[in-house]
Amino acid sequence: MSNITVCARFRPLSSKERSNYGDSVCIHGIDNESFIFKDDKEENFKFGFDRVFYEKSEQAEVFEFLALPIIRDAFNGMNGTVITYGQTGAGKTFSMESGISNRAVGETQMNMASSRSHCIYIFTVQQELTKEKRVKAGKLLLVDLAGSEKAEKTGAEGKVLEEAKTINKSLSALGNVINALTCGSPGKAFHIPYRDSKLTRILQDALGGNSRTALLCCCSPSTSNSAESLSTLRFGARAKHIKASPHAHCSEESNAKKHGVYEATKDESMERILNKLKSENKALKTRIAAGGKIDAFHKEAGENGYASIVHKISDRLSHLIKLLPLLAKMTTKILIVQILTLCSIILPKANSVVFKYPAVFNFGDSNSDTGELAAGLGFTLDPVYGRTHFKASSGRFCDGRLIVDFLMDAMKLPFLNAYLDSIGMPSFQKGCNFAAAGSTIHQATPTSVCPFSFDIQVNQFLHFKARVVDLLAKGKRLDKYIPAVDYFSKGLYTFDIGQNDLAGAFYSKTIDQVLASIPKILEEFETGLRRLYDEGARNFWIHNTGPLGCLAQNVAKFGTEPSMLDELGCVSGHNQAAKLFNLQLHALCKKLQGDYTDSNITYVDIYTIKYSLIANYSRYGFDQPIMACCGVGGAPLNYNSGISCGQTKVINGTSVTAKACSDSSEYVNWDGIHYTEAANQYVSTQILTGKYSDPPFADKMPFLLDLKNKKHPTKRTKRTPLLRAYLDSVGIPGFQERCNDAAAGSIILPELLDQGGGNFWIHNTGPLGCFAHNVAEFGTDPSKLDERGCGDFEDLIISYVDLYTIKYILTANYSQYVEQPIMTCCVVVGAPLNHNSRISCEAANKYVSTQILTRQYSDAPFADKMSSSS
Ligand SMILES: Nc1ncnc2c1ncn2[C@@H]1O[C@H](COP(=O)(O)OP(=O)(O)OP(=O)(O)O)[C@@H](O)[C@H]1O
Repeated sequence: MSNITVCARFRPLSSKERSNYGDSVCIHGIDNESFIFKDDKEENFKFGFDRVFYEKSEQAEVFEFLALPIIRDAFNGMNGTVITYGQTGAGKTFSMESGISNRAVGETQMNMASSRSHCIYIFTVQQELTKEKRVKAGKLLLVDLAGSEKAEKTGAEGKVLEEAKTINKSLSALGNVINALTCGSPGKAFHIPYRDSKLTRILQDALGGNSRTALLCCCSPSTSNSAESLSTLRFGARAKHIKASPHAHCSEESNAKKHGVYEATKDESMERILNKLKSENKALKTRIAAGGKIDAFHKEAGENGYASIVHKISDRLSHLIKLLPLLAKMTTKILIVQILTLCSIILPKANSVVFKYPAVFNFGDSNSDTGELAAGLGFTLDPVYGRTHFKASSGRFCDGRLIVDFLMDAMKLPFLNAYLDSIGMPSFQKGCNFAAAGSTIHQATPTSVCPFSFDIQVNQFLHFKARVVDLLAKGKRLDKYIPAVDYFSKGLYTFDIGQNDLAGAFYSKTIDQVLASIPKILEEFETGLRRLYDEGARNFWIHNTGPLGCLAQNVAKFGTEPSMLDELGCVSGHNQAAKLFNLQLHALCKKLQGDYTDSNITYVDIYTIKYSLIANYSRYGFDQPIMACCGVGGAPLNYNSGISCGQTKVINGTSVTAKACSDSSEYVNWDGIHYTEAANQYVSTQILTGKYSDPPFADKMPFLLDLKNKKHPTKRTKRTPLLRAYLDSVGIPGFQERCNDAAAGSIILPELLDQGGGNFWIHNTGPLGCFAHNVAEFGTDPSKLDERGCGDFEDLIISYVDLYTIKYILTANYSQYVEQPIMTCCVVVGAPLNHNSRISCEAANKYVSTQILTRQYSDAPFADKMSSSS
């Protein structure tokens, strides 16, 4: 029998404690095992622990005394647990993350998911004793418990308060277990309430059974926290009396048994717990499916508080290798066979309906554009964009990954390729991204920044779907590149749009007008969503809009008066508009869910996540909440709307470049308008807790971020003989040598020259006045028509290939070539015009082409450079 090792650690006074309560401390050290504690009534208590670490203690000391023996024993097949415990802010994460886990397994991200630390790692470590031909395996749990918190003291409210409540509940269950373990009367059958919370179920081995356990009680030394510190120390003192009886685990190798060393444990309680959880959740799922007892479901999830007390750490196998030097003295071969993090075992099984989407179709603006889709309009992203993850510009308005990238990763799907960026035959098998930077929900107008407003994105989706269905029907072997037909009904449709509708409106409207415009914006959004539903979409994942007023761009333009700013330095009016928009968006989601009972419509509160990040940036490891990382001008905003990130401009004779800061992970904001990858990652982890969505639980999304170093996929295309339209490239484009830009709108010659374009063959414009369309529209007055019945349009450009002449001759002499000069072939109205299309039919095009190739209609200096062989 061996006792739990219990140590106490007092951190230094924080500067806040010093400034608010002075230097007075509640402890007086006696030696490195005992001290006197003075409570707020000046009463003295003497405490003794296995070791006391005072403020000057080094992390290495703590590690070597507390954790190293346990880690070594784990390799010898003995289960081991190291727990840090204490009030919020007492130094648990400091000790665990920068003192213990980093030395044991490498850098971790324990604090990624919440303001408070709360993580349990489970490692299974295995040592192969080559000579004796046996294997020893032990589980190692590193537990950074969430800190207890007095709500009235910290002023927690809303979600933080809810989180605190569930944490406190779990911790009180832990206290009850420890009480039962230490106060139960021996010899009498007594109940240990392990099953009162998931936390205690997981720690069952560590506390009462087969594990070597060390507990570090972390405390603030300040008299202002003496009540909390006393409670922590009392908890430690009680735990000290728990008896544990660890024993080594060996593998089931029969050889080992023969040697008499192997003693297989019957106590596989972890597996038992997991199996139990599995069956409980199966039952829960059945209950939900049967009777829609969603409330019971949420209650259970909430009570056990798993979403809030545990967070998955990404796969850190490589870091485990760092353990090897620690164990270098051991002559046996060490194998680390498995890392399990608690969340990955428990959470999905505990809470989720099976989460599986075959594909994602995304709609939005620059927050989720993965193809730099405003590029055709003059935006180009300097390679400073994308640098942290993609090493080069990635088409994303960010230094690295966007929220949509993290979500795709979490769903184990590849990053989304952009519909409009399909050159190179990217795969759309797992979905397609229709988001375009600068886009709005409101229908785009000629002056819009981006023409691909939400309605157009939906149109593009319809076109995409039709083309996919068409290609599949033709039996083309394109499975790798396009989705299967049923992906359209089974896939997830994600939306993050609306920010530009509001932000843009503030440039020309008063706040009241902006607020008044919201219902109309959402009406258009609703129309688009309903169109998608009609096309078979059933799973909708809708992000609300973030706190616009906190973007440096808006603070710079609209926050010039202090009265316009809120307590965080954000423009109040903008945030007010975002909140009202979100309120109405939420109502819309509810309404649609009511209408479409066969659908899942999830609303995600991005605003709250982002605002809380800006409010508590330092708690999440950021230094700058609003100032842009990439910009010019320096503090407080480092933003100048005239010089965007990556650009160089000459100002007053001096060349100025908007450069990126050296460490973008310290900044929430990347370029004044968009978030950094670090901030997007934080927001994504919060989304994936499921706490910010309605329906609130993450039964439609996975919890876990699986952050791989994925490269943006690009594949080379096969050569095809025909010109492909840029905008019609889904499926089998062939762009290596030619690309037909005609349909996308004209590209201006100087721009092409800038891009290194070589040979130009420019058609002038045909006689527009001969189009049935124009005659029908403008030629109602016979006096405006010429002798051939065409409108009199002058000022046509005489250019290298005189299509005008060719086409006019054709119209004049039509009977030699075709039957009808003006009336169209495709029947809509009947003679004399019969159509309103502007497109010539193939026979006429053929005639025009033969004429072009005679070169008679080209400018002499150029005609001889052209080949007619094509
Ligand atoms: N021994 C120490 N030496 C110096 N600074 C410390 C020490 N312990 C804690 N701190 C500092 O005190 C602050 C709070 O510590 P920490 O975040 O580890 O608390 P916590 O107990 O994990 O809180 P929570 O439960 O809220 O996550 C941090 O800024 C940390 O760097």
